[in-house]
Amino acid sequence: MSVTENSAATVALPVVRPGGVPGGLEAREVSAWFGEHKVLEQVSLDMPAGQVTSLIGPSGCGKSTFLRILNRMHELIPGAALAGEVLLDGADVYAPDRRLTDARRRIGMVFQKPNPFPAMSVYDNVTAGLKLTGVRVSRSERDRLVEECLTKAGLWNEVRDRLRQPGGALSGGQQQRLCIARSLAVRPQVLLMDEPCSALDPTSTRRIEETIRELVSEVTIVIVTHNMQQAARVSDRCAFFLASPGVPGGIVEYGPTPAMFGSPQDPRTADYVHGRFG
Ligand SMILES: Nc1ncnc2c1ncn2[C@@H]1O[C@H](COP(=O)(O)OP(=O)(O)OP(=O)(O)O)[C@@H](O)[C@H]1O
Repeated sequence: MSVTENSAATVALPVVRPGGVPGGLEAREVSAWFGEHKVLEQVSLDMPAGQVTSLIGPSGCGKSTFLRILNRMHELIPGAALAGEVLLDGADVYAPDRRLTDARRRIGMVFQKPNPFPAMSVYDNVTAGLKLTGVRVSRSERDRLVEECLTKAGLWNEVRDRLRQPGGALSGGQQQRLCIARSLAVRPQVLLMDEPCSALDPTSTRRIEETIRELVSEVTIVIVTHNMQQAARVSDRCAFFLASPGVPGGIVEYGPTPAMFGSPQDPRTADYVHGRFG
């Protein structure tokens, strides 16, 4: 599939964060299979540090598969295979000497359906990832970390008096922000979000979108969304994926969000972002 780089935006976006803070992710010629079925063909994409990159496109074109490849979740699926490279600040995420848990700690994931541990307290939900990744912190540091992560996830004021209540007792939107706080506690450089608002009402969706914009100064974000208004609101850059019968998914066009919506170069991008298909 030929790929168009849309560079029509008038505003130049920074490629690295001010101060050179890390977190730049790059996919190089990534292909993916489920058994014999090839679902992605040589996808290359830069996801710059300190920006939100949206992956958009119709159902089944491989967006979630691509996202799972970025933090090595794809390899857990029986029969799944992949080719190509994923680089985090230039270092191969799939290098043989790199531990899987290290890749996951640096590149966190928030799923479509909020998945806190329902019987575990709000407090313990936030720190759950620390135990899983073997990070040890003192009790007082833990208290500070819980407050910091809940604040960053935009939830602290709502739960500061309910830290010992079960995570499952929160609303859907609060549960999703709790999951974001849990991801932040292991201090990832990148946060992947797979349709994080699709199970939420419009108010909770807005709140998560605000959280995304607040977080991006310190965590690179890659988000899959079907909601074009959401892609336009939250992302700095967009990549439009497409597959067709017998043809694996690939990127048709990518570029700064204003250009992708305002002056798409490929007619298929224009049709999709203007809601004419998908
Ligand atoms: N676990 C799996 N086993 C086999 N095939 C799969 C699996 N997961 C996804 N696929 C196939 O891979 C292709 C890409 O699916 P994927 O979920 O990545 O697309 P998507 O663009 O994220 O779709 P959606 O927007 O509906 O979530 C589809 O043809 C799908 O049927």
